[in-house]
Amino acid sequence: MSKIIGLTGGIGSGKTTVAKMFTELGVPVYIADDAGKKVLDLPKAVNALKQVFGEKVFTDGHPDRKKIAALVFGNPEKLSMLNRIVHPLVKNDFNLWLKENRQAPFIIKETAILFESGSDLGCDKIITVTAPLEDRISRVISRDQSDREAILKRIDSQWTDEQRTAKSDYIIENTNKENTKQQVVNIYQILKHL
Ligand SMILES: CC(C)(COP(=O)(O)OP(=O)(O)OC[C@H]1O[C@@H](n2cnc3c(N)ncnc32)[C@H](O)[C@@H]1O)[C@@H](O)C(=O)NCCC(=O)NCCS
Ligand SMILES: Nc1ncnc2c1ncn2[C@@H]1O[C@H](COP(=O)(O)OP(=O)(O)OP(=O)(O)O)[C@@H](O)[C@H]1O
Repeated sequence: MSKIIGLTGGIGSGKTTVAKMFTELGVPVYIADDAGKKVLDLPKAVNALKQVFGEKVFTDGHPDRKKIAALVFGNPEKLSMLNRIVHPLVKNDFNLWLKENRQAPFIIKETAILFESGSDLGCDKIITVTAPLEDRISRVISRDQSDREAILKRIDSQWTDEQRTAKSDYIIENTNKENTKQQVVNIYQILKHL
């Protein structure tokens, strides 16, 4: 079985950027955000979303991520209701993906909420990506055209960098991309010999 390396970091820290660097090195990478989007359209998710939140989170019969985000971020109770619908489906999707990649010596599982969701327990090693808070906010604003308030609400629903780094095996400081790439290569060399 492949070793599972968790890759985490708060919103906008650069997890996906780091994940792509691992992909370039030939490592299979699972992006939980992508899986979260995929499973949202499964009948199981659609039915549960209708039951829990009602038609107001749908547009043209499909779950509307903007509407869901506006409802759950800033409301811990609603966020946990959403998590209870989506996380088991993502877990299932990940297990199937893992089987398909079992020949790899190690794989990367990228998720912002590795610790919050308890997925850290299934990992052999954990990498946290950090970046200064203001850099994270401005990077997400330019990537998603979202506003500061909405980003801060997501940040408030996640662990802090201090909490994440205290429980991680490796820390990547994502300031400039060239330097980040070097840190990725260094960690890759260590992971190859686990
Ligand atoms: C609320 C939803 C519809 C918003 O969709 P949207 O396209 O705007 O965001 P996207 O999924 O691309 O996530 C962007 C970032 O938001 C943050 N975020 C997303 N979900 C969560 C969550 N449950 N808790 C805390 N932060 C979260 C992360 O930093 C993530 O990288 C979507 O994030 C969702 O369904 N979330 C619940 C499932 C989940 O936890 N997915 C993430 C990993 S499984
Ligand atoms: N070192 C860097 N310098 C400048 N821009 C960067 C750097 N790293 C990442 N970015 C940019 O910042 C934005 C956020 O990065 P990325 O999408 O990798 O973060 P993330 O942690 O995966 O975010 P999310 O939690 O929202 O999924 C992207 O547009 C990315 O291109």
